Order: sequence, then C-alpha cells, then structure tokens
Amino acid sequence: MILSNEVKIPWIIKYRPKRVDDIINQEEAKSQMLTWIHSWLEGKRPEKKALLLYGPPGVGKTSLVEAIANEYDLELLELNASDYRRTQDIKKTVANASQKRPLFKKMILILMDEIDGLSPRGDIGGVDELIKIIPNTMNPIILTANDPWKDNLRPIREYVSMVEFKPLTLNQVISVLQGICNKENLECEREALKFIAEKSMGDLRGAINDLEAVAEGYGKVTFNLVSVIVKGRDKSVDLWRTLNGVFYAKEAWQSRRSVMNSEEDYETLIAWFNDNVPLKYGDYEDLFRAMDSLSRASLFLKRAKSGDWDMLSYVFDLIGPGITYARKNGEILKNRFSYPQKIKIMGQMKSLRETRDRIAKILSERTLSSQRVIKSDVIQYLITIFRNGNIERVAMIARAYGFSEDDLKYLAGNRYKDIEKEMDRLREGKKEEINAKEKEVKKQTSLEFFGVKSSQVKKTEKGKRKYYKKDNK
Ligand SMILES: Nc1ncnc2c1ncn2[C@@H]1O[C@H](COP(=O)(O)OP(=O)(O)OP(=O)(O)O)[C@@H](O)[C@H]1O
Repeated sequence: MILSNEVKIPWIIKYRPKRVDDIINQEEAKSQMLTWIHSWLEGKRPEKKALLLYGPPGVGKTSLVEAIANEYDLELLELNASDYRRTQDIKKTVANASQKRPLFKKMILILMDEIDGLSPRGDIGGVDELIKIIPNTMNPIILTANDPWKDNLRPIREYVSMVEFKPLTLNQVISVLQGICNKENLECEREALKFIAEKSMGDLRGAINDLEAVAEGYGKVTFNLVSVIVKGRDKSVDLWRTLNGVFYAKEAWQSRRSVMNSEEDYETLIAWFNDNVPLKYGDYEDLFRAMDSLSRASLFLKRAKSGDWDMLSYVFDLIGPGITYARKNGEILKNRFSYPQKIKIMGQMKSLRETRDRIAKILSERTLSSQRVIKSDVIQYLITIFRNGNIERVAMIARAYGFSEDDLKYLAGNRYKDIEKEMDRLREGKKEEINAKEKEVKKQTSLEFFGVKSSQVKKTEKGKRKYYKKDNK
C-alpha cells in the first residue's frame, strides 16, 4: 500500500542536460567527441576505438556521454567500477557488448565510468583484458577517470584518445544555480549562489546538491543560511548527501559509496536513517525491508565494535544497498528529511549532564567533597530546596554559589524565573542586610558548616581556603 504519491527527484537528475547543447563550457571536449562519434556513425571506425574522458568530478563527463547517446539514438550501456572488478566481469559485460549489434538503436555506446576507482590489484587483469577488447570493438567505448595519470592506467592510455574536461568557471556555476532557482520559484540571493559556487570549486554536481540541501531545509537560499550551512561542508550537508545518495542511488556501489564516504559516525547514520526511512518509503513492504536491513546493520556494527572489524563491510552494505534495494513497490516520497528524535534527546541529555557536572564542580570546590559524592548525595537535596524552599533563601544560595541561568533552570525547573526576580529584588534591596544574610549562607556552605574546624583551614597562596586534616593549633 502506498501512503502518498508525492514523488521527489533530486535536482542533479531533474536538471541533467538532455542535449549536447545543454552542456556548458566543454566546447573542445564536445567537438572532439562529436567528430569521433560521427566517424563511427558513418561506418569509418576511427583509429582509436575508445576515448578516455578525464577531469574533475561534476563537470559534465557522464552528462555529455548521455546527451550524445540520447541525441544520436545510441543504446547506452553504462558500467560502473563494481561491474568490472575482475577479468571475468569484463569478459562477460564489455567483451560481449563490444561485438553485439543492438536490436533497435544504431549502435551500443559502452560507457565505463570511473575506471580510476578500481583497486590496483583487482583490475590488473582487467586492464589487460580491456586492451585486448578495444582494438577489435564493433561499438564505441568511452572510459572516464578523474585522474587518468594513475600508474595502473598507463597501458590503457596507448589505446585511447584522451579528452580533457575543464572545471566550470564561477559565473557558469552561478548561472546554472540561478536558472534552477527560477525554475523552482525559489527565493535565492545572488551572494548566496556566489558563496555556493566558490565552495564548489567548479564541481557543478556539488553546487547543485548544496543548493538543494539549503532549499529543502529552509525553503529559501540566503547568504546568511548558506554561509553557515555550506561553510566547510557543514555536517548537515554531509548527512543530506549521504541520505540522498542512498535513497536515490541507481546502483548498489553508489549507495555503498555514499555510506562509506560519510563523515558521520555509523551510529549517527543509523539514527538518521531510522527516522527518515519512514518519511521516504510509503509502501509498508518497502519500509519493512529497509528497517529490517537497518536493524541488521546495527547488529553488525556492534559486532564490529567488539573487535571483529571485518563486519564493518556488512554495515556499509546493509545501510546503503540494503535500504536502496528495499524499495521495490513504492516511489520515494516528497517529505523533507527530519532530525532524528534520538539525537535530539541525546543532545538535550548531554547539555543537562554538562549543567549537572558544572554545579557539582562549584559545590565540590566550596565543600571540598568529591564531585561524585555531590552528584550522588547532594544535588537531589539542592533540587528539592530550589523547587520547594523559601524563595528568598534560595535566591541567596543561588547568589552565594554564583549559579548561572542554566544552573537555575536545572535546579529549580519552572521556578527559576521567580528565583531570578527574587535575586534582582535582593540586589536592589539593602546591601548590608543582604551581605549579612549572604555571610550567613556562606557560613552554612563553608567548610566549617560541614564539620571542619577553623583551625584545620588554611589559606593557600592563591587565597583559597584549604582543609588540612591536622589541627594547626
Ligand atoms: N558542463 C555541465 N553542463 C551542465 N550541467 C552540468 C555540467 N557539469 C555537470 N553538470 C550537472 O552536474 C551533474 C553531474 O554531472 P556529471 O555526472 O556529468 O559529472 P561528471 O563529470 O561525470 O562527474 P564524475 O566524474 O564525478 O562522475 C549533472 O547531472 C548536471 O546536472
């Protein structure tokens, strides 16, 4: 059963260029690739049967190949690192496709993405196999790499034409972002777009993702928001990327990579998915499968943390592909990602713990007792006094100990405002009277009050009063 039919598509997919003309700033690459593809289409197989596209991430390598396939009616066979990890994989997929004629389209365009991402050991055989395939292929082959100068790619470089992709300029990135803002009817400040563009350093994919993260979270894109959220790749942006990367992955390896690349610890990631899977998967069976996978991830994480670190590999698979492939029936819902309740509560508890520790420190310094004893035996009484005791007296105790507003909130709960008012009234009241009363309170909170004889108290060099077991008399 599907709960809602509102479906959301990530902007990098929604605004992906459909035609070659839509690709910006890669004129040289375009002309090189178009000349090459024309000669294939005219039946003159070019001297180099494969291209190696290289350049930074997110500048249009994959998009241009997809646009060419779309415009020239080619069947695109898109393969990723995980499809050709071993020699057999290459034989099964690339070698096979290189000799096939498509049923309906003109040719098969074979795209092997991210060949530099292959592990050096695993792909040695693969590289050899590829070198055998390229000279005899009946179909055009395109390889992409961020870094084509890696050693393991050296043999391949002789068999391909290299096509360079350049980073996009600041203004180009800004104008793409502005175009998206207009189409989305989104309020976007120019300064904010400039900030995102500068941060992206020419990676348009990254820039579009950042824009969407801010827009989705806040409904508008202002400089103030962006400078806080996108700055230094803020954690919420990182989390947003990871969630998006898993929910919208096309392939298992993409989803796994999103989890592995996240800067968050795995417990936090699990908490985020725990709260957000129900927001994104409306079909109950999809939801069941995803939550089942997530709970297994949690179990494997425990095992990994108890020393069996090999288990971590299953954690990546169970969070990433486990959630991606759990969705079989329904679409991804349009709901916004939400902040996990567990982390919210833990955050609140953490700040409460910090306040309690601070109060314990103040009291332990004053009474020369250990903080542990103060926490276990004293604070509860203080809370009772602050919540029920005589307000003037409580206000004086608060002044004597120098409790902050947070300390008062912790000790007095809802009563803290009344206590603060009383403290103000006292402050304005007769100084002498207050001083005398404060003195009395101080006395009652002093070492002597806790049974230490005055003769056992000495002043340290810094003027602090210290307790000595031995009588000084
Ligand atoms: N030159 C460009 N013109 C228009 N849109 C672009 C361009 N470069 C990137 N984009 C946008 O960024 C997204 C990612 O681009 P693409 O996948 O083509 O990058 P890539 O260079 O293949 O990156 P990677 O090396 O990481 O795979 C696209 O969906 C598109 O929206």
